[in-house]
Amino acid sequence: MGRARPGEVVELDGRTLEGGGQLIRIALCLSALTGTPVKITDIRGNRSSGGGLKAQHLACVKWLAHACNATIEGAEKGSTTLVFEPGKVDELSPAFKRKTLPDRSQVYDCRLDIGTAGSTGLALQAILPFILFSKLPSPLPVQLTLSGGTNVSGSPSYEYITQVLLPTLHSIGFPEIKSKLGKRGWSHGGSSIGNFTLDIPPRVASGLPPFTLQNVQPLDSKPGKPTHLHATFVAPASCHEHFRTVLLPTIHHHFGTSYSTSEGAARNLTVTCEGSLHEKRMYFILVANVPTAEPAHSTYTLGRDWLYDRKIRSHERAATEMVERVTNELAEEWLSGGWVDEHMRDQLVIFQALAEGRSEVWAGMGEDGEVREPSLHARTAEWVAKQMLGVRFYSEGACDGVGYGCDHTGEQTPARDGIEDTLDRPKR
Ligand SMILES: Nc1ncnc2c1ncn2[C@@H]1O[C@H](COP(=O)(O)OP(=O)(O)OP(=O)(O)O)[C@@H](O)[C@H]1O
Repeated sequence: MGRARPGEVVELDGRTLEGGGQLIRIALCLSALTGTPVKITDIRGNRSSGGGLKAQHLACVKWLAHACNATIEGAEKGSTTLVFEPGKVDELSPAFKRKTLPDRSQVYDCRLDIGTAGSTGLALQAILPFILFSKLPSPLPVQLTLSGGTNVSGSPSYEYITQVLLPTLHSIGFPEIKSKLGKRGWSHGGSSIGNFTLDIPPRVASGLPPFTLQNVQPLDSKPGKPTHLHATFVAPASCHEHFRTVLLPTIHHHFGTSYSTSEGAARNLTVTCEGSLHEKRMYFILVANVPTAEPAHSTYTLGRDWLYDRKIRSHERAATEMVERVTNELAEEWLSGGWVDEHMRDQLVIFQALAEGRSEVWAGMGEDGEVREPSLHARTAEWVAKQMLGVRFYSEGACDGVGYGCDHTGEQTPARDGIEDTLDRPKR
């Protein structure tokens, strides 16, 4: 693939690699940011359940189109071809409405409504990088409210966003983003629509400096024990006590016996239980803060969760199953030594591609002693970033980003030199 000239449309085959929604979200976000028109064909063409745009994807298309005054073709449910021609982000962009708060300060009141219980966490993948990187008409905070599903299978839940994604983004250089859950929206137990709000402070600096989520120690050195584990269980109240009973021994089995829920414990386990108000809705996430050698007193965050999707014969039995599976998966993530869990690696690809220079994300070693491979989702995101920005990813999780917005002139045009036509991942 040659270098695209300004205004030239980048064509993406929606069946490439994972061939699902991730490809669309990353492509549209990068298109809206860089002003590069994009045409996606055979949208979600690898989905056996049927391709085309679903409500969640469509909500992203429309929000981004509003945000950058884009011209769009094919933005309908079920559409398998989409053309997105971005315009400018300015005061006329209908996505950024000013609102005056009771204390008379002003914010941009941004709203994305999926209209179904489609995943808000997935919609966020398309629009959060856009908000964090774009030069908004004025440097105001953004109050972003997303409506749809907050706990949806195969996607980042509200808990994952607030407990894993946002702290990780803060650790790589973004301001702290506060969140507030309005109402839960479930894809299980009869779908229901919920919402949450993120308070995103204005960016002081433009662009993102290179970041490193990687130890300075040898790559195969053993990770330190998590200093803190946090368990959140949302399920019928009748099984909360049972959940607490099985949780601690399972944690001891996988992470060692030093964890305690007592205040001031050296290795602390905090447990939050919330009623799900529906007998078919059960969700569990376990999050670990793992200490880093360098910088000292710092931690990285790993998470694993499960929105229970099996037939529930007994809530207690399901709770036991959830505790065992999620704790085991989190322990595997921790033991790999990786600084990101599998899903976070998928989500960081776009940030690596946009950051300035080399950013490193260490995903750890597998049981076979080899560096853990990126998921198909991550590889798809990398492929899209290569097509749109010409960036390069290396097999150990490094990427030479374009420094979007870092050109110190106020211009926001990334280099498109060196676009590679290969899906191979060169070794460093
Ligand atoms: N439990 C989880 N926690 C956090 N992130 C998750 C979790 N499960 C999946 N993800 C993330 O959700 C995204 C799913 O992308 P995918 O393309 O499959 O979504 P989609 O829009 O539903 O597409 P499609 O309907 O075509 O499958 C990936 O980025 C993946 O990392």
